[in-house]
Amino acid sequence: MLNAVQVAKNFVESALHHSKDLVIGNGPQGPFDHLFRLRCPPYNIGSQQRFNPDSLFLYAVTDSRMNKRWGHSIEDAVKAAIEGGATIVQLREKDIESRAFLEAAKACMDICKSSGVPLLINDRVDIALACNADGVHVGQSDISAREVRKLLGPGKIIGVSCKTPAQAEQAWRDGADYLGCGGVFPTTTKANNPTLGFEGLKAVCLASKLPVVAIGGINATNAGSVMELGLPNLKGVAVVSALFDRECVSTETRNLRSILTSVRCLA
Ligand SMILES: Cc1ncc(COP(=O)(O)OP(=O)(O)O)c(N)n1
Ligand SMILES: Cc1nc(C(=O)O)sc1CCOP(=O)(O)O
Repeated sequence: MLNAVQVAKNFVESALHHSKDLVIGNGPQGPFDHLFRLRCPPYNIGSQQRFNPDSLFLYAVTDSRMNKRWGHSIEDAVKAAIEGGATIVQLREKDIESRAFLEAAKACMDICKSSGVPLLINDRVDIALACNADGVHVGQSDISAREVRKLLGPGKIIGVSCKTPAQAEQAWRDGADYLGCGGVFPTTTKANNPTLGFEGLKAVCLASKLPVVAIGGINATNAGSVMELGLPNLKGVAVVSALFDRECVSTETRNLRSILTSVRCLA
């Protein structure tokens, strides 16, 4: 019951937020801006057009070390993930020089654009701007979503890593489009990453006014159990090693996609 009230409250608050620019009449306050605090910069204007939360269904996040291990270029890995059914891609390249990163990002943009799959860049707003990526994903110790929004403008997608309801609330206020929440399971891909488990994921999903993608240790064995939780706002899973630390990225992605699709069909 409490969960239902929380979700309903989030829904109403979101509706107010999204309708903040609908002004009827000439008064100082639009009819929807009841608290005089909604009309901050129009960060979320047009979000419906630029970002479809369903694209979070199977979120492929690259890793340069894994690609190197298997002799895959970033472009080939991204192409294979899209062939297998990834619905959004993030370039998370921690060990690459900026010039090489930008070249790879431009090539990946061409691949993603021609497939209609959004491409986001992890952390590097400069690379995102230079290759005209669809957006950026930032963590809690990176520059804030509010600052990223100022740099990217209203037309781009911004994701924020959140581990608590308070962080989820702040990301929404800062104009983010979605949350990445984890680690749902232990992971070796990101060092010293706290594991939240299903309870931590549930707390963030219930509190969030934004769509959420689960991350951390998700693979073909456990992805179904994450989506079967049926949590409000949970739109999909983000995966690194179970897609990219493998010989055949397209096969792994196809397999995971079919698992997720079968859970969705049962829901
Ligand atoms: C979808 C998604 N969720 C969470 C993260 C983690 O981002 P961050 O906290 O910035 O950590 P690093 O990726 O920089 O190690 C993510 N990248 N994507
Ligand atoms: C990049 C990242 N962020 C996390 C978070 O909890 O915010 S977990 C993680 C690594 C996910 O890799 P894998 O799918 O190989 O476990």
